[in-house]
Amino acid sequence: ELFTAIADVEHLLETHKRIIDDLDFYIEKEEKRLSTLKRHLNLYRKEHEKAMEDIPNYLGNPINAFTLIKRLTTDLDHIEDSIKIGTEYTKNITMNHTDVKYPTLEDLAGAAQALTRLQETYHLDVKDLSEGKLNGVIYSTPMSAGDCYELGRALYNEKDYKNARAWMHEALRKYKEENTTYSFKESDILEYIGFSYYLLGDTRNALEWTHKLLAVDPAHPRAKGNIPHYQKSIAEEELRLRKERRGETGAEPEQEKPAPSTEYGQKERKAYEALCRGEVDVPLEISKKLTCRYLTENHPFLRLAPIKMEMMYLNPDIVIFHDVISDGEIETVKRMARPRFKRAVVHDPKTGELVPAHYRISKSAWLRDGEAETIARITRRVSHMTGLSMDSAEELQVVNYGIGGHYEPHYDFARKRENAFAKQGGNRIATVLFYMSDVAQGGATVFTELGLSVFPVKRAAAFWMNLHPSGEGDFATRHAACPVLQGSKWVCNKWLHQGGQELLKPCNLEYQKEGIIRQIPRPVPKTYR
Ligand SMILES: O=C(O)CCC(=O)C(=O)O
Ligand SMILES: [Fe+2]
Repeated sequence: ELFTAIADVEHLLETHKRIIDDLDFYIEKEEKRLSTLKRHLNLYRKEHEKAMEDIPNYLGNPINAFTLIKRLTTDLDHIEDSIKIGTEYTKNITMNHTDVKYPTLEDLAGAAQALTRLQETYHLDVKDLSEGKLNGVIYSTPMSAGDCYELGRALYNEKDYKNARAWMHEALRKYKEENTTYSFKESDILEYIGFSYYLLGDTRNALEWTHKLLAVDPAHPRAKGNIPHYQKSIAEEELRLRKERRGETGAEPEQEKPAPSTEYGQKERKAYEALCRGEVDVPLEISKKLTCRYLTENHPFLRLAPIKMEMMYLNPDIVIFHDVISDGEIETVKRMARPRFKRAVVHDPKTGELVPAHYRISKSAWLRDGEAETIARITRRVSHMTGLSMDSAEELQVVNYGIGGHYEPHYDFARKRENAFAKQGGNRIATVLFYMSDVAQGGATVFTELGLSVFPVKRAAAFWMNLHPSGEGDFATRHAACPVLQGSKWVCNKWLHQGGQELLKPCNLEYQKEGIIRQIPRPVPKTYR
């Protein structure tokens, strides 16, 4: 009955004003929401156009691959949330289509780890990378504060606090430069930085960054609680140091160091990375003896179609055969392998379950000779090239390396006697590795004991013997596949076993290997004709 007195109606103006304020507030929020959605839409559109211009080149770039996964995981969640709080009309729109594939948070973590692997192996600068530059050259779309933040978060969740911190610093720098609304705040970045310092054992910096966090968000609940804790542990540390200086304590340093990996392991890592960067030259006394020539001998067929052979190393001999797989064959092999691809897995010694192998990031499939004439033809060619029997050879293994894909140093032969002879045909006597793609940057096959990098050349194949004539494994053949920095790396390989080689390559008691192509004395100093 408000209308009965003007005085009461006056109260309605208050209500009226409230509605104006509410609506104004609501519209402002909606506009902000829509402008964020529009910004996402524009970015998705722009990146999609860029990708469609040259798909392999776009996806062959790990930063583009990472941000694509990010747009389809965490960004999409934010978009969906934003739509959910919209009107009834928009509520019916879903981003969850069942007929397309979505990456998972595991993919995001994998892409993040791949980026740091590349960063560490190739000595890439975080700031350069985030600016989309590689060695000073434009490489990809610059990363946004949100990209860097999500990358940092993914690394933090994987307990890689050092790299998480580096990317959060980048996120902070960009956050301050950009004028964008994100689902996270400056204080979130500061908290990640502070806590990463703490987890890395640098309490002083943890404290300093927590103070910065409090300056931005004085009511931050965790920051307030952490400060006295940090102060206490700094004071304790100081006391301990002072006592130590006065010689009062013979106590062990309290902080446990990470288990030191073996000296060999560290040295090998260094060699591996330098080789991946292409910084190591083969010693002059070997390189001066290396030749290129035509191989015509191993099989009568080669008289008609000689194979171009390039020696890469002597004793152990490592050779490259050029143009030994055609573009058509490559396409057939890829087409057959694709639907069967499986990720490389290992048995987790703790749980016994099959888990993805961290040392080998790739997908592979096996193709049998009987499946297609192309596969049988490739096997025959391997026999012509090597002069070896295919009787006990394994099926053709096809491998594709994904974002930052790699295979850490290993031997192709089995070291345990029971494993070497478990398989029919004995140990893996030789490896033939076909390169089915060029790789724009990275992705070399490197021999860590020899100091040799072989950069993939499409249609070529690398060949080496894994065993000494005595049948013992040759430890000099240790090798690895470097992370792919740009592009997609496709290889296929044939592993030849001892069985069937008895007359072609008789074993003897010698440890020293003879020339790889047994029938031919080497080296024949003849270059390409
Ligand atoms: O992909 C490469 O370059 C090497 C692969 C390799 O060593 C293997 O599959 O055993
Ligand atoms: Fe290998």
